Amino acid sequence: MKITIIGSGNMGGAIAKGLSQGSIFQANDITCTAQTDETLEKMRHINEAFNLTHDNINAVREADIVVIAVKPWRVQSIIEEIRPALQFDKQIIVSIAAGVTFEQLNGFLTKTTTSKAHVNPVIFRVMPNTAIEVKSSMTFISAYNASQEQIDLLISIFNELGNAILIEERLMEAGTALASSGIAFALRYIRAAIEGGVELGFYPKQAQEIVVHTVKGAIDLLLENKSNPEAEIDKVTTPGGITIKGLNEMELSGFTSAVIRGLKASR
Ligand SMILES: NC(=O)C1=CN([C@@H]2O[C@H](COP(=O)(O)OP(=O)(O)OC[C@H]3O[C@@H](n4cnc5c(N)ncnc54)[C@H](OP(=O)(O)O)[C@@H]3O)[C@@H](O)[C@H]2O)C=CC1
Ligand SMILES: O=C(O)[C@@H]1CCC=N1
Repeated sequence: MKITIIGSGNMGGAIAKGLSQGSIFQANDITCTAQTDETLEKMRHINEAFNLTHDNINAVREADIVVIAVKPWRVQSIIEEIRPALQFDKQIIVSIAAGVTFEQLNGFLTKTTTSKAHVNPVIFRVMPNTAIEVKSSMTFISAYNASQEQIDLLISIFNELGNAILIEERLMEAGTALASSGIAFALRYIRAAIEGGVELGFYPKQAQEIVVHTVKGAIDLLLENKSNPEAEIDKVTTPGGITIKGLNEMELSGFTSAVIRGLKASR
């Protein structure tokens, strides 16, 4: 099976790298495109066996799966460029562009007078986060006009790059806020805690190690115990102790409400 990734930036590049280390594709099954030589050179350094080109049209001809990984405002022009070479009866089209809907994608893909106008394209929207670079992405998948076999294939591809779940398109914006932007929100908590650690007397490097391992411990507890965060918090908060004082002070400064407001603003 062959896959072409149009746009080898942060996300497209990381997807290609992760897939080349997985079990479904060999590196020479993966074609990556970019605008600049510099980006293709970056991909060559990751794996010499990748097929690398600036030619988007030729890149999609032999592909079973075409992943569009350019910025959202470039999706329409890329689709218009590659459309004459696409074969809707054989190929799966995947877009990772945030906020570009199936209605828009289908419109861009089918705005044509050629004979393939009567074949509906199989489209997936896939929403990863930057942890895809280390194969630890929380990834959402929505399907349009796809068979169960194609859905299972997409889930298995993105499960090799972390944890993938199928959602209805109506939840895509919420998922993007919670996980794709959400990784930045989690990192901002980590940065805040490191700054606090320095104020408490640790060197920045030490503070970072401490906070990263503390957050990892919290995640391991939730994953292994399958528990609610509040149940784990209850184990920490000694009555009249120091933890509840810290938590209440954070809430007084609007911690929970700041997180919820940030998530809602990100949609
Ligand atoms: N960053 C994130 O956290 C997330 C991003 N997304 C989505 O992923 C998509 C890509 O984002 P991201 O990877 O961050 O962006 P980048 O800017 O890092 O990557 C975009 C890539 O597209 C390439 N490109 C631009 N024009 C063309 C063209 N005409 N032909 C071929 N390649 C082209 C660029 O090439 P060059 O480098 O040579 O200029 C670049 O490598 C966006 O739509 C975004 O919404 C989704 C989830 C999370
Ligand atoms: O900020 C953005 O628009 C993109 C989509 C989700 C993460 N980054």
